[in-house]
Order: sequence, then structure tokens, then C-alpha cells
Amino acid sequence: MKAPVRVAVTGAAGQIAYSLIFRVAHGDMLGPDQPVILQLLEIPPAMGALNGVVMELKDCAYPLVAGIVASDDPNVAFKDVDYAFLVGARPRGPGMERSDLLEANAKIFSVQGKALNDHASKDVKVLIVGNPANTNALITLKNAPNLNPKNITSMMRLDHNRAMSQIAEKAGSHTTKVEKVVVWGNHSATQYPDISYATVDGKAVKSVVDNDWYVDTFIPTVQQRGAAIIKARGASSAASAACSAVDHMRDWALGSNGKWVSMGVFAAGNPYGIDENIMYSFPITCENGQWKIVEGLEISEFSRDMMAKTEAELVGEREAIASLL
Ligand SMILES: NC(=O)C1=CN([C@@H]2O[C@H](COP(=O)(O)OP(=O)(O)OC[C@H]3O[C@@H](n4cnc5c(N)ncnc54)[C@H](O)[C@@H]3O)[C@@H](O)[C@H]2O)C=CC1
Ligand SMILES: O=C([O-])CC(=O)C(=O)O
Repeated sequence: MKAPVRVAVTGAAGQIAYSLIFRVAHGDMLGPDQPVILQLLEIPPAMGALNGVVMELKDCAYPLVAGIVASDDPNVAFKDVDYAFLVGARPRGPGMERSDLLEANAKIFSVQGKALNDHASKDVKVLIVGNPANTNALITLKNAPNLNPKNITSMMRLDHNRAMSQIAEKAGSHTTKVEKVVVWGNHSATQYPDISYATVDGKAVKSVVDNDWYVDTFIPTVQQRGAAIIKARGASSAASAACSAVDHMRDWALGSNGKWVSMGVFAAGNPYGIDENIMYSFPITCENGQWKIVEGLEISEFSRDMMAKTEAELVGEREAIASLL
């Protein structure tokens, strides 16, 4: 058995965490030989509920759980952590856009960015899930100047997985046969799920589906999937969000084996001409615990317009929270 690593989860008594923590404890993120110490953060009114989660975790008798810390103090919950899932934030309800949460949630991430900066391992891998995830990630990063900006990312994997699933279903195939999907930009209704390079069963997706389906059905379905789930379930996606969070962190830590994934990252050097001072999702591969943008892709005029639209939204969100940066 390896030495345990420390994994923080914020919003630990919430919906997403109720799935995420148990997946991590089971070894789905770092494998069946990697013990974990779970460091769970909540706000004071939710500490009773968090205590219930801790009781259930103990009742699972997980072989990989080497310790559990439950706290309402980010300085305690982030102490020496190697991985941090920042989930704790208000979710949206029907009729809201994720950016409507900016005011309610932004301050959480300036406080937690500082706490990560002061207490986490210097190599900590951070995934921001709480919405609006990309701009909350930017706030976290700007408040953690001692951490490598490459170690702070935002969750686009749910959009990526949604896109793969829509393609597999349309093509009568399986998600395991879908490759090279990209979701560019923001985790919002402006995101650009792009099939320009995607293949299914080894064939170009563009040769398998017609362009009208792509533009009029696929893109809006992926963009609006979160809202569709809120409408159907009366609450925002939780198990699928947790699943994507595990996928994101696992691939980042253990490698994506050449597979393309989508991650919101802070990318120096204006890749694809995108503003370098936002958290933008790109096609990514992961190896040896590092992510890397897939370079040199040809960008069509349609793609360029779509990429610019979601970039402009992120620039607008950055302006709205400029005082926290
Ligand atoms: N990036 C993505 O793809 C997705 C993001 N989300 C977002 O994830 C967030 C969490 O969603 P749910 O778990 O469904 O919400 P929830 O309301 O069930 O749980 C959130 C938890 O966070 C806690 N919390 C609030 N402020 C906190 C703070 N300062 N420190 C620690 N904990 C705090 C609350 O007490 C609550 O228990 C929401 O913002 C939601 O919109 C949801 C789905 C996908
Ligand atoms: O739509 C929401 O508010 C929750 C979320 O981010 C998603 O399901 O993608």
C-alpha cells in the first residue's frame, strides 16, 4: 500500500459531495492501492448534516480510507491537501443562468483561494466545481499566488461527457468508441461543443451525422443539459457532476492515455488566440500529472465565432468580479 494522500472536498454535506466523497473513498479516482485521508469542509449550519455523512463513511468500512477530518474552517480542511475539490457553493434554480450565481458564490472562492495558498501542499491539484466554475476558478487562482496557476482548473468534463454521450447515441455506438470531442470555453450556455476532429468507431463524426443535427440539436442540447436536468429533477445534476469530477481528477493525476479531454485552464501564451487571463476550456491531454493543450488544430470560421462568443462571456464575468482578483 502507498502512503495516504489528502483529498479535500468542500460543500461536503451537499448533493454532489454525497456521491463524490464515496467514489473517492472507494478508490475510483486514484486506484485501489491508494489510501486517502478525506478532509471535508462545510459551513457551520451544515456541520450536523456533515456529521451524518461522516457516520455513513465510517459505516462503509472502506479499506482505502486512512482518516477523516470534518471542519468548518478552510485553514483546517485544506491543511497539506494534495487534491482539492471545491464544490461548496449555491446551485442555480429554474430560470437562472450560472452567471447569476456569481455574486452569491464569488467571495467563497477568494477566501478558499487564500486558504489553499497558505495551507495546501505546493503541488495540490485543485478542481473548481461550484458555479460559475470557470470564473470561480479564476478567483481562486488569483488569491493563491504561491500556487502554480497550472494546478488550478475548472470542471468542463461534465459537458465533455455529455457531448460524447449524445454522439454515441446518435451514431448508434458507445461512448468508448467516441474520441477527440472538444468543449471550448465556459461552463455555461455559450460553451462550444465541437465535433470538428471527433471520431466515432474510427470515422469522422461529421461524416456520420448531418450538419443540421449538429448545429440545431447537438450544440443546444449539450449547452442546455444542466437546465434540462434542473427542470426534470427539480435539482441540479449531482451524480453525473460527481462522476465527471472523478474523471477529471483521475485523468489529470494518472494520465489520459493519449485521450483528449476538456478542462478549464489558465493558459499562458494566448493559445488559439484566446485571452490568457481567463479560465477557458481547451482540448487537453494529461501525462505524468500534467495537463497539456492539444496544439495546432485547424479552426474553421464557424468555430472561431463560437470560441470568441464564449471567450467574451468569460471576459465579462472577469470584469464583474474584478474587485476579488
Ligand atoms: N461545474 C459543473 O459542471 C457543475 C457545477 N455544479 C455546481 O456545484 C455546486 C454545488 O452543487 P450541489 O452539491 O448540488 O449543491 P448543494 O446545495 O446540494 O450543496 C452545496 C453545499 O455547499 C455548502 N457550502 C456553501 N458555502 C460553503 C462554503 N463557503 N464552504 C464550504 N461549503 C459551503 C452548502 O452548505 C451545501 O451543503 C453548485 O454551485 C452547482 O451549481 C453542479 C453541477 C455541475
Ligand atoms: O446547470 C447547473 O446549474 C448545474 C451544472 O452546472 C450542470 O449540470 O452542468
